[in-house]
Amino acid sequence: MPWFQTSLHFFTFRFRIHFYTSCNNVKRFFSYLIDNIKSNFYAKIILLYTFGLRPVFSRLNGKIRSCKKNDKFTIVKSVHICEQISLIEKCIVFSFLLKYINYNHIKIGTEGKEYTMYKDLDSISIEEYIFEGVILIDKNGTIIKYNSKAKEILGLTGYNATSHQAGKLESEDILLFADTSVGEDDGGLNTKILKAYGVKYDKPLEKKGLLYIGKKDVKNSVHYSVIEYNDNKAHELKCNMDGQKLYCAIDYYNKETTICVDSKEYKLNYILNIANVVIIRNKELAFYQIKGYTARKESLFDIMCGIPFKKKDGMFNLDVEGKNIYSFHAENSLTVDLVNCASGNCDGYIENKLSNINGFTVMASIHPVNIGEERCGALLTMSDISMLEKNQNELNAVLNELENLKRHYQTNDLFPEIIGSSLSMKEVKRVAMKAANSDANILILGESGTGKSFIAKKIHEKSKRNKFPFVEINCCAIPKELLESELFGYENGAFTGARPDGKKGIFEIADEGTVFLDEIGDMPLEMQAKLLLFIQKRSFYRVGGNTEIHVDVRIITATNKNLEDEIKNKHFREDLFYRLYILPIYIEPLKRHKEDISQLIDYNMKKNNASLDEHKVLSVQANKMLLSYNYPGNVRELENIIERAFVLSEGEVIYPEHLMLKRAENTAGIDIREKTLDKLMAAYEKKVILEALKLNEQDYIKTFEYLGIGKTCFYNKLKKYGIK
Ligand SMILES: Nc1ncnc2c1ncn2[C@@H]1O[C@H](COP(=O)(O)OP(=O)(O)OP(=O)(O)O)[C@@H](O)[C@H]1O
Repeated sequence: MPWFQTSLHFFTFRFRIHFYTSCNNVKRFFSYLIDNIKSNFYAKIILLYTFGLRPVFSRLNGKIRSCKKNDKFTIVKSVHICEQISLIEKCIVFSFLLKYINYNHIKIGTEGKEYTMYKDLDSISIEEYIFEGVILIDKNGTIIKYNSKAKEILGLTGYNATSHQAGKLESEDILLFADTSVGEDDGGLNTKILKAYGVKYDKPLEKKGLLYIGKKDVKNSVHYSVIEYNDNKAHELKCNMDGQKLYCAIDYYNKETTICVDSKEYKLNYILNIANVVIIRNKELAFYQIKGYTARKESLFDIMCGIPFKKKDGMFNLDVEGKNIYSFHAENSLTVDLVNCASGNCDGYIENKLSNINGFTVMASIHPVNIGEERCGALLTMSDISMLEKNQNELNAVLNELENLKRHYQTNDLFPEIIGSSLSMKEVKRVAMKAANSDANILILGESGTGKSFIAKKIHEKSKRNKFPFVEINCCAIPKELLESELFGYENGAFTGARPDGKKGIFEIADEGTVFLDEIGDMPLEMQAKLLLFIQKRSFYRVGGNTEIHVDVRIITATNKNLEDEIKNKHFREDLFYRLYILPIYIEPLKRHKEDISQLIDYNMKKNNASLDEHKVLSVQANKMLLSYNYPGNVRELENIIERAFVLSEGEVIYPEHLMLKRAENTAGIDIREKTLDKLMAAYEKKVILEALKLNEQDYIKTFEYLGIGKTCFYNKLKKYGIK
């Protein structure tokens, strides 16, 4: 390195070592040197001189003297290295000292010139003993020195146990990735390229997390999962492909991504964002993304665009010296400051600035380097603050948790009419309140009788649309042929039996209010297409009409079906799903939040007493039975049981027999040798339905009401058990 050997030793510059990150190591290093140099006066002078006598050893009053064996060294917070000594001189002094320690020999030229002849200057240089990252550039931005610590901090060096050959992504390859934030540290991945890989997601993907397993040209066997926001939780995606067990996961809390192919694990930790990528070809590893690839310019985006990737050996260490700083680091405020400082465009001394470089947060300082009066380069020093970040994240997670708890406590007051204070109901109330304050489409999910229609109504009542109508329609209860006219209305004489003066549909009736589409999972596919069109345009034509009608309604939908399964089975349009799924609310079955049963019992007792002007109470036994019952029909069933008990009980006390739970809990007649709980439960359920039908003289409406379950749920069960 001619620049180094010939000119740098004439430089004068200020150089600081920040002991707050590395003082223990430096202290150890100091005492090691002092102990080992024993009586060599000259070496000690050099040592003291190197580390700047004045600030560290002010008691010496600037006089150079031999160190006593038991000299104590006080490490101050920051130390000025003697201003008149160049970096090259420091390197050489250290090479000598280290040589002396290693070989018990020291040789130092009195003129300070001899150092040029020592060949291992590069292998032993001071910057390698500084526990900070150091990058030195010349005035053109060319990298002169880039120490190992800087490479380590910024991911330009590391050990990659899983090596791979050079290559390029082929159509039969399985691509797996865990991207913590789409568009960041992945080469600018975008919706367009992801679409080519089968990710059909019609909302912006930028900044969302994405787990993906698939092949470019086999789009229907793609598996992916979009993570809407960094929720500090762990997310995973699993599947089998080509006989291999594949697994991708992002753990936002621990800042870790994992990809597993059968039992082989590829893990990547990150600080800000990362995209962990693995490519499998013929069951063998073709590519594995190691850390720091922004700098290596080998991004997930490039790979997905078909740009070849390079071979990776076990140990990698990028050769950066002699290349421009911008070949490895993007232009950002820190790198621009460094380059400006090096070229003399600004004075440039910056100390301890929290900065970002290649997605890694560091504490950085910039020092100008001058030859005489002339600027000839700049030095960047940085400390790895990832531990600090980790602690900060942990602290944030705790604060988040506290915030959640606070929210949970507050939400009780937000919707007092929605009964339940379990964590799951509080979450429902919290999201419902958000929903009430926004105009986004809402999808309410939950089993029959959990309160989906009820919550929809409450959201409307709390929303700014509450002065306008709330119109509810059950997509399953209306015959297929009539659904369109129910939703959009019809014109005068549109079909036989139509009213001569035409009729408004619910979207028109609910203008400025809310439309609640219950059992949306049962909407016929052709109606789904029309609904999607309406959502996109917010306008429609009545059946038989040719005037476009514009309305302003908020749409709330609900279903007890698993819409993702319905999409897979092509019963539900995926594009419509994403339009409706803006703000999902999931209501748990009552058996999963049993702690709310007691409140619901009280609420229903009061409600019935008030409406019937009674003063009934539950007997201890009846209360006990209600508390331990499983409620397959959820809140609706609980409501029905109490209402029925009010009718059946003659006195003021409701006893167990008034609850009529016995029948439902009687398992007699089920053959226990049928093993598995699922089979036993199914047999039991079938028996209960048959008995209920008998009791209600085969009247379906009476039967599902009696059982306290919804109509759809009831018909599905009839179908499941082949009951005609
Ligand atoms: N948290 C609650 N607090 C008070 N009442 C509730 C609550 N949840 C449900 N209910 C009551 O339970 C009954 C059933 O609720 P709802 O009809 O909303 O259920 P659903 O989930 O829409 O059922 P389906 O899917 O069969 O249409 C309603 O009478 C409702 O008032």
